[in-house]
Amino acid sequence: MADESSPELAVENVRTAMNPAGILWGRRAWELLSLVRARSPLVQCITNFVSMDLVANSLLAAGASPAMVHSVHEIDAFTPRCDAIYVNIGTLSESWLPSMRAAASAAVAASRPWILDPVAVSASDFRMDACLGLVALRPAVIRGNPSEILALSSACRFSDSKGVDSSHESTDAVEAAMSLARTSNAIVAVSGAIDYVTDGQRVVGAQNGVPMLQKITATGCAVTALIAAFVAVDPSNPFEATVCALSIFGLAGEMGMDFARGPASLRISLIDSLHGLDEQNVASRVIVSPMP
Ligand SMILES: Nc1ncnc2c1ncn2[C@@H]1O[C@H](COP(=O)(O)OP(=O)(O)OP(=O)(O)O)[C@@H](O)[C@H]1O
Ligand SMILES: Cc1ncsc1CCO
Ligand SMILES: [Mg+2]
Repeated sequence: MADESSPELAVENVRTAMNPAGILWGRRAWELLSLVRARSPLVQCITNFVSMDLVANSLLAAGASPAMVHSVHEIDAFTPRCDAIYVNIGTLSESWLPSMRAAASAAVAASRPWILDPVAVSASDFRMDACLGLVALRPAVIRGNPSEILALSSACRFSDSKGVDSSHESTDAVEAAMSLARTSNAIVAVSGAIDYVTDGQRVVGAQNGVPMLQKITATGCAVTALIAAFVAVDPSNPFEATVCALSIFGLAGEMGMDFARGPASLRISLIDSLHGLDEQNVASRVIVSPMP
């Protein structure tokens, strides 16, 4: 969605991308992506079956090191060695929930950030209860689509979500995200045409992205994994890391779109673009706007 065709526009983008604290988001995003590439943070992923391939390949393309380690018997030995832990309840089952809880607890005990994706949280009481239990284990970041954040925020058991896809716009969920951030003490991100990120006080909107990302299953799961990689390299600034990861993923989507004929080819060119992002594109094309 960003236009970098003229130098004047690029300068304007940098200007609008500056938040009240004076952060140049394009520069910050490049800094964090460079850190991910240099340090290759190890990210344990307990994620759904649908998303495993895209999550692992997105992390690798960004420079991180994914590990799909699920067994409850491996948590004690493995989780404390990871730089961040990603928990996604997309294909939740009774046998996986103990692993998720154990990994979240082990992460907190080892002072490692863990990140939650509450996929289809309102689909059943089982999912909602599991998710509320996980939120109580203090994730650093929660990223969901608008329907998921609305449902989780109000802990409403009968939302009108259609399942794993959202039936709301991200703007509808900003208040709910702020409320969830305050009650959970997590950074909360709502994806959509604009990805909103809040710590309960501040809200910014990450504008990069293309609508066709919604037509590829598990792009939401993949961007949450990318958030985990970014928080891993800057754990004391999860708000900034979340904004930058969403921006980088959206920008990779925009650049991938130049080579895509539909969702299937975008899935490929998205990963290629994530791998090939350079400083010039990141610094000039990332657009983040503060919410008044
Ligand atoms: N209308 C849109 N325009 C541009 N980008 C969008 C739009 N809607 C979603 N996106 C982007 O698509 C990606 C996935 O977001 P989405 O809200 O579809 O997640 P999700 O529903 O959790 O996906 P999934 O469950 O399939 O993983 C994010 O990077 C988001 O920024
Ligand atoms: C389609 C689907 N069903 C459970 S998880 C998942 C991937 C997108 O969240
Ligand atoms: Mg999702």
